[in-house]
Parts: sequence; structure tokens; C-alpha cells
Amino acid sequence: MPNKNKIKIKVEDLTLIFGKRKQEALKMLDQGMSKEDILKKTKCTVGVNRASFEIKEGEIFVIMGLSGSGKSTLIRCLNRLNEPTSGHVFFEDHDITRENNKELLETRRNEMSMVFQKFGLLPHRSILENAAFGLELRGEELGLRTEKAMQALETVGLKGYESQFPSELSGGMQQRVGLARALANDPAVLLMDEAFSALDPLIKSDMQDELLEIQSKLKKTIVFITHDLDEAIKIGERIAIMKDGVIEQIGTAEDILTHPASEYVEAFVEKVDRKTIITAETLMFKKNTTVEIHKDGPKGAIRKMRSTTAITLPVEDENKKFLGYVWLSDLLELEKEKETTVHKALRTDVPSVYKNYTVEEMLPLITGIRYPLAVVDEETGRLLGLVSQTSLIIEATRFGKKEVVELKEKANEI
Ligand SMILES: Nc1ncnc2c1ncn2[C@@H]1O[C@H](COP(=O)(O)OP(=O)(O)OP(=O)(O)O)[C@@H](O)[C@H]1O
Repeated sequence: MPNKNKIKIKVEDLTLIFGKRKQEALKMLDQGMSKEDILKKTKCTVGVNRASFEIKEGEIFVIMGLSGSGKSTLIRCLNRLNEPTSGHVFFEDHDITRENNKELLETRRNEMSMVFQKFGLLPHRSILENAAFGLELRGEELGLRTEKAMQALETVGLKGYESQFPSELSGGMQQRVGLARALANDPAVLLMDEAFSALDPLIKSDMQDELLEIQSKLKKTIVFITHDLDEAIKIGERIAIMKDGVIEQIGTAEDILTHPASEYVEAFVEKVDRKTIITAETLMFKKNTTVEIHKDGPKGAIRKMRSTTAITLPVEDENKKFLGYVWLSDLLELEKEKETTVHKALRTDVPSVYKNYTVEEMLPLITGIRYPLAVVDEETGRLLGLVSQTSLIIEATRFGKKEVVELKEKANEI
């Protein structure tokens, strides 16, 4: 099992400059000069500009950005297919930027395997030989490499195609071979550079699903490059957004959508379907006032309601477990009848959600109800917070960010 608190790759202040006058360009970059001005003055291109980030063991870390933003340059720095101009890349505790050629070769063969957009298959070798190629380079003996390659081909769903040749396979299948070759090495880290970009949309979507499934079993650390935001959101546990060689923001899709770090990021994610990403955890507000079933009688519950101007309140037991709702009208009846507990007023047939529920999943639950959705802890059933209907509808209808904040504040006051 991977340890998600363990840092697998650490990139520290990494800069890569293309061109002859690298040191001069680096100085200019330090002085705050733009990529454009540096190019004019030195004919050098800033590929990556002072990138720092950490990738955790077992996570899928996506680097995304428009064409030319520096994604490929950055991922190729991780295994030094591109030589960084300054900064460091640590794999676990060793500094890859300081490795000699022999050590670097070992790292590439054993620790990090790359899957390329153009598949990189050898046309005159069979699918099995292609899948075993990395192992062959590593000097593994034939029996072992055949066994491992067969296993990897099975993992990617290509059992039975071993003796065919790349030209006999569709694009999607060829990319599966590329993936099998990387997996056969059993590397700690998979580097995937626009691995699915050349595939047509349906096959691309299948491959994404398959990668997620493989990942749920193998739990590799994966660095995945894409220029496709939907793909980044679908497969990335965290996403780094790049622009002009700079990492503008790193976070989960939800972090990025709800707290974009710059106008660029905000514009970038504007068209994303928020309702599939925003969760109850982000929308919920804490309700300080609740009715405690063993403590509050109708009188006490009515007093609590009056102090909050609510006409309905959530009810908890002594362990803070959510039980349902009580309504003011029912409590007034109980008060008249001189009841001492609120039990008779408790309505338990109310929906509740967990904090990872998306807006899309919550929307059907609010039709026909007039109270906030209770968010409860999956294990203990404790009430974590409430999601107002207004905030759900706002997210579903995709207002601008400023309006969402204002309306959400208003909704939570109610
Ligand atoms: N070999 C090179 N020599 C000079 N400049 C380069 C080289 N490779 C890339 N660049 C430049 O570095 C910058 C980053 O390019 P890179 O290919 O990393 O971007 P990218 O985000 O991967 O783009 P794409 O999605 O189009 O592949 C660009 O300005 C590009 O022109």
C-alpha cells in the first residue's frame, strides 16, 4: 500500500532555459524579466520557470496547461531527458540532478517509466517484444521478461495479441502496448506525456477509465501531462496549472474551481461543469443551533428556533448523531399538548448526504423539500453541517464567482 504522506518526487526551484546564453537568461529571470523580453534579448526560451512542488506516493499528479506552457519540458526534467538549468529534482531521498550517467540510466530503467503520446513502439517487433523492451534494455533474461510482459499485456487488456505487430493494432491498442511496456518495468513512477492525446474521444475516455482502474489496483505514482482540462479533472487527484513555464496553482479540481489563484486560472476553469466537482464539504455551513433529543423539550426547541428565526432545526442524539428534523408547527402542537419531549415531532424520513457528494448528486434530493440537506459523517453518522438549497441551485446554474460568494453568504444567513 502506498503511503500518501510520503513524498515520492520533490521538485525544488527548477528552471530550464533553452538556448546558448542560459546563465545570462537565468540572471534576467532572477531580475524579474519576462519570458518574452528574455527571448528578445538572448534568443533563449524559458521552458520552466522556478517550479517547486511535491508529488505524493500513489497519487496521480496532473500537469496541465495550454500548448507551449512548459508541461513536456517539465516532465522531461523529472528523468533528465531535459537537463534543468538550475534547481533540483529529488526521487525519494536522492537528487536526480546530481546523478552521474550510470545512476541516471538506472533511475530511468528501474524507477521511472515514460509513456509517450506517439506510443514509441518498434514496428518490426511483436507486441510481446515491444512490451518486454524496457526489460530487455535492463538485461532481464528472456523467460522473466516474457512472463512480466505477458502479465502487463493482460493488465491493459491485450491478452491474445502477443504475436501481432503494432501496425495490426488500432491507435488505442497501440497506446495500451505503450502502457504495458511501462508497467512491465514495474517502476515506482509512471511519467505519461500527453499519453492519450492522439486518441479519438471515445477511445480516450476508455483509456482514462482503464488507467484509473489499473491505478486502483497497482497504486503507482503517476505524473500525467495533458492540455485537456476535462481529462485533468477526471484523472488527477491534484492538478498543477502551468502558464509560460510558471506553475500558477496546484490543488484538487475543487480547490482550483473554488479558489482560483489568478485571473488566468479563473478564466481557464470558467467553463468547467461545477456541479460535477463541487462537493457538500465545500458548500456546507456549520449550524450552531441543533435540537438535542434527550435534552430539549418542545419549549426549549421553540426557544432555539426563535433565536435563529428558523422554522425547522436538525435533531441530534447525545452522540451528535443526526436523527432528522423538527418543525416549528409540530413543536407548537406538542407544547399545547404539554408533551415534555420532542420525539413525536421528529421527522426521520429526510435525506442526508456525505461530504463527498457532488452538487449533481445532491440536486435530486432537494426536490420537494424546504430545508437544508444534512451532511453526516460516513462512519459515525454525526452531523457535520448543512447545505442550503440556494447554494446548490447557484452552483448548478453556474453564476459568476463573485455572485456565488454573495448569494452563498446570504443563503447561509437564512
Ligand atoms: N528543444 C527546444 N528548443 C527551444 N525551445 C523549446 C524546445 N522545446 C520546447 N521549447 C519551448 O519551451 C516552451 C515550453 O514548451 P513545451 O513543449 O514544454 O510546452 P508544452 O506545454 O508541453 O506544449 P505542447 O502541449 O504543445 O507540447 C515553449 O515556449 C517552447 O517553444
